[in-house]
Amino acid sequence: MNVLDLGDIHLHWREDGDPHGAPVVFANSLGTDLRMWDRLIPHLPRGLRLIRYDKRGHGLSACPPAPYSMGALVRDAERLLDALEIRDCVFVGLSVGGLIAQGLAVKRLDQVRAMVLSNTAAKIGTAQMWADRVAAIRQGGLEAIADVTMERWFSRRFRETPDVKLYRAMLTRQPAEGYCGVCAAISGTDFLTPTSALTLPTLAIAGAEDGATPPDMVRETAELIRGARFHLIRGAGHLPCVEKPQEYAAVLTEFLTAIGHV
Ligand SMILES: O=C(O)CC1=CCC(=O)O1
Repeated sequence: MNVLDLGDIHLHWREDGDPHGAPVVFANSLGTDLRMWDRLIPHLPRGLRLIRYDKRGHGLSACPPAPYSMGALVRDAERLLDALEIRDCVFVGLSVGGLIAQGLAVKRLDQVRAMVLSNTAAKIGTAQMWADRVAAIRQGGLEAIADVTMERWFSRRFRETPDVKLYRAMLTRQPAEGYCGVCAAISGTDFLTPTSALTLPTLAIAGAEDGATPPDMVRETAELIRGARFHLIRGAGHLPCVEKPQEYAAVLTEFLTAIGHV
C-alpha cells in the first residue's frame, strides 16, 4: 500500500510489474476502487510498470467534502504522475477515469503519450440525471442505488454469478460523500471541444451490454480523435476489465504493441 501525501489531500496508489518498465496508469470508475483492475493485471505482459490509484472520495484516498470539480480530479492524477516521475505513460481511464484521461491529455501531453478511453465519453449523462442520483444517495445512501447500478455495470450473465456481490459491496462501501463529489465533477464536464483537438494514439473500448456508456456513445467519442481505434467487447457491461479480463488484456496489449510501448 502506498500513500502520496499532497498536503491538502492524500492519494492511495499501487504499483505492479517492473518499476523500470514503460508506464501504464489506470484510473477507475465512479463507485469503484483500484481493485477494479485486479482481474486484468495478471493477463498483461511482464515488463510494464503498472500504476493504479484511488481517486479522491474513493477507496483509501482522502475524502474531502463534495462537490468536486473535474479540474481537481485531473490535477490529482497530474500530481501523482509528477510525484512518481512518470512521463510518456499510456493512460487507461474507465468511465470517469476516461474523462480524467481526456483532461490530462489536453493539459499534460508530456505525461501522456497515448490513452485508452474505456466505457467513457466526452460527456457522460445530463445535469438532471446526476442531480437525481445525488438526491437519491443523500436520502438513502449508496444502498439506494446499488441494484440499479449493478444492471448498468454488468451483463445479465455476470449478475447471475456470486461474484456480483463483491462489486456491489465495493460500491456500497465507498463514502457517499466521495461518490456525490465525483458525480458533481462528471455533471459539470463536457470535453467535446478539447477532445476533438487531441491527436495522440487512442484506443476506445466499449462493452456491448454497457448500461451507462453504451457502445454508440463510446464510438462517437472515438470518432472525435483522428486515427482512434475502437473495440467492442461482447458479453460485458460497463466494467469489461472485470467480466472479460483476458479479452481486455489482449486488446490493450495489441494497442501497446502497435504504438511500441512493449
Ligand atoms: O452510472 C454508473 O454507475 C457508471 C458510471 C458513470 C460514470 C462512471 O464513472 O461510472
